[in-house]
Amino acid sequence: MALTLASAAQLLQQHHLLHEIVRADRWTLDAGEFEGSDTPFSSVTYDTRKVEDGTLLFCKGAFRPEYLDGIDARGLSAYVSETEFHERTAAPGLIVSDVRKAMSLLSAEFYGRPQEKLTVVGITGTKGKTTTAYFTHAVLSALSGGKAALFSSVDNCVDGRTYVESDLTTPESLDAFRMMGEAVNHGMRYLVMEVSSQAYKVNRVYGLTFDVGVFLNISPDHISPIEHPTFEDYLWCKRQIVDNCRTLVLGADADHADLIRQQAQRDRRSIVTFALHDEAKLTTPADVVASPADPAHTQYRIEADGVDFGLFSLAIDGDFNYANAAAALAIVHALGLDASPEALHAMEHVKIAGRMERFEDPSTNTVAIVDYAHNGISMTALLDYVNERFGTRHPYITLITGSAGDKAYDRRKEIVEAAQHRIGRFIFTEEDTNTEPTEDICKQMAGYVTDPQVESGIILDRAQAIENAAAAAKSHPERLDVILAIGKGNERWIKRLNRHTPYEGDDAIFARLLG
Ligand SMILES: CC(=O)N[C@H]1[C@@H](OP(=O)(O)OP(=O)(O)OC[C@H]2O[C@@H](n3ccc(=O)[nH]c3=O)[C@H](O)[C@@H]2O)O[C@H](CO)[C@@H](O)[C@@H]1O[C@H](C)C(=O)N[C@@H](C)C(=O)N[C@H](CCC(=O)O)C(=O)O
Ligand SMILES: Nc1ncnc2c1ncn2[C@@H]1O[C@H](COP(=O)(O)OP(=O)(O)OP(=O)(O)O)[C@@H](O)[C@H]1O
Ligand SMILES: N[C@H](CCC[C@H](N)C(=O)O)C(=O)O
Repeated sequence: MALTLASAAQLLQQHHLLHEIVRADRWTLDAGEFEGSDTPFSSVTYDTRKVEDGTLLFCKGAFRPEYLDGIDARGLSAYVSETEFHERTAAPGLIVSDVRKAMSLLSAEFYGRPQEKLTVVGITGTKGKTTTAYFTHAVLSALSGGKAALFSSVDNCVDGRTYVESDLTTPESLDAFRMMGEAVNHGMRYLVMEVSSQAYKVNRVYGLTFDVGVFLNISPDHISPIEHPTFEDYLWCKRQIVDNCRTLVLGADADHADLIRQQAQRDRRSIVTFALHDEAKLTTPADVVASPADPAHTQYRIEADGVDFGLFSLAIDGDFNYANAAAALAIVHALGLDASPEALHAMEHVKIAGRMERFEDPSTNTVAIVDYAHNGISMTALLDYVNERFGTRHPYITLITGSAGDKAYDRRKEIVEAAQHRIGRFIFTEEDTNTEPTEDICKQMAGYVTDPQVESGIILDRAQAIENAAAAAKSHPERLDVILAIGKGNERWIKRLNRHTPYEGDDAIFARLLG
């Protein structure tokens, strides 16, 4: 059914969100009082610059009243807001208690409730969301003949073929439902999407029930004035996925797994667990388990409820990626799909730009890895991998790192603490330092270094930091050098003063230096 002023008001009333409808000095609960209340809106947007004849506008976030100047001449039909703006526009305003919840519900309606025509998988966790989403997408694509869409923090894909760089890990609700509609129009049957804690904090997935919701893991991150005030709030937001899914996939080793199980059992949700077993951790019981098939960990066997899925050898390095692979197979299992071995093994070919990308110069005994680790848990996982893969050759490890500005402040200390006893040298450099001076963040991180054995320096320019590390490695061909550049992946920009400014890219720099 098309979205009109009357149907929008009715839906908002059903969800107890509507305060009143306001135009000029008329305040009412009856949309029928306004001419055209049964005329379908032609478009929806949260940006005044996109308003055209017949548009419904959502005024959210740091919205300013002056954005509405001249809007009537451009044909604004109605607006949804927590504040009324009758002095700025003659269009009726649906005044609500929470504009982001309203935007999610009304956008879904405007785009024809596309979520009901897709099988939707939502993945949350501190680490591994993107990788698990790509693995799951590969399997679902293989078993459906390419009918799987993907919303990830790297790319979005609505037609099974075309990948478009994304801005957010989880899109704004309006954008998410628009893209779901496009996916349906392209004949997609599945959607795999990442769900950040922010998505729940600011209601980007409000009203959306996932056929399978996935909780991978949790560790402190994203605690800052613009994200979450506390770890408890961060975890609470992520836990919302448990209440908004039909079946839960849970990392059996996740911190607070007991609490999450309690929550799922209270609501009688079925749970499928997964775990990575290795020499250090043999005992966590789980429905889907990945365990190394040989001492060098070149292959992992994945089993579910005693059924052998076979041996897997991933194209991306890192033992932790077998935990992500086990999660992907747990998702397929939770969906009740009978996937062929070829479909399951599709994830073996997945590579993700900027995740565990390796560059090597054998002539100078140098290995460089570009990765997206940028907090304690992922730093540890990355160094575990380096130790597992290269440890017997006693490499000299250089870590090129910075940390984001204005947010997730704990990361700065966590990265240093996770690395300092395990590497030879830190080079602190620019990351997405945003409005904070790069030098301040680098000095703060350098200040956390307490191990006298580790070298530590600051090279503000990120490209120069990489060039310096590569040159130092090349001057020591007698030893194995491993250079780790983290936190930027394959991004071709650095966020400075709230803007993306061009950057060559860690991977591109290593490719030119090491081949
Ligand atoms: C809290 C939140 O959800 N913030 C997002 C939100 O900001 P906002 O609503 O305040 O929007 P704004 O850009 O300040 O502007 C206010 C409104 O005025 C509108 N506007 C603006 C100018 C104009 O002329 N007319 C007009 O109507 C804008 O379109 C907007 O709707 O909407 C913007 C797009 O509309 C997003 O860019 C922004 O993300 C912020 C910057 C962001 O990056 N957030 C991070 C912390 C985030 O969400 N990260 C997570 C990842 C976490 C993880 O990996 O776990 C994510 O999901 O990506
Ligand atoms: N299961 C895991 N456990 C620990 N670390 C992981 C795991 N999976 C990936 N990582 C590390 O985290 C980095 C980011 O991985 P990925 O992009 O899949 O996670 P994400 O949850 O999407 O992260 P982000 O929130 O930063 O976008 C990887 O480059 C790797 O270093
Ligand atoms: N989705 C991720 C992106 C991190 C990118 C990193 N360079 C940073 O700025 O923290 C986050 O917000 O944690």
